[in-house]
Amino acid sequence: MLHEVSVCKIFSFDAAHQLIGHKGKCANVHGHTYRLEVVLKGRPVTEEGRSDEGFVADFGDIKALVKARIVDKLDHAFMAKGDEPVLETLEASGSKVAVLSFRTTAENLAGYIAYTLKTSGLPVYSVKLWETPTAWAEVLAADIPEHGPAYCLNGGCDL
Ligand SMILES: Nc1nc2c(c(=O)[nH]1)N=C([C@H](O)[C@H](O)COP(=O)(O)OP(=O)(O)OP(=O)(O)O)CN2
Ligand SMILES: [Zn+2]
Repeated sequence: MLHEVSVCKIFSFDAAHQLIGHKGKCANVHGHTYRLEVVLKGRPVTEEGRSDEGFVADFGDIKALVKARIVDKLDHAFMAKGDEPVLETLEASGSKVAVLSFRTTAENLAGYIAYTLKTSGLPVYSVKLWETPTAWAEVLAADIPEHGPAYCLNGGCDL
């Protein structure tokens, strides 16, 4: 069996953010229940008798890695670019924050997640991030520059 197969693992996390400068309601501090769809693509393992025989990647291993690298960091956090006035108060009060150094749009977050997972060794094909039940952004791993999204070059992304 030499053909490539796509597999997908779906996650959910709750997070708050604030789009400073947004013309509408997203300029306020607000939150979303994000739905994250991680798609991997590859050839299923062919060696007989292995635990992962027939798998592109074990769903359990995907879950553990995405949880450790993404979900545990962002779930119930305030996702900050770093220039939000509320950030200092949140940090001082011990509230969970994830300072990402980029504007926390669905587009940027999807790119950040795709690049983080790709550099963690997963054969990522795409990452789709639903910000609301009616709005998502998707990044194909093949479209990410070698050194990551532009905002990562400025020391952002804490990779
Ligand atoms: N291209 C983008 N546009 C917007 C983003 C984004 O990340 N990328 N983000 C926001 C806000 O953060 C927030 O998600 C509001 O989005 P919106 O779809 O307007 O939310 P609603 O609650 O109004 O959704 P409905 O399902 O239409 O009620 C804004 N834009
Ligand atoms: Zn929002």
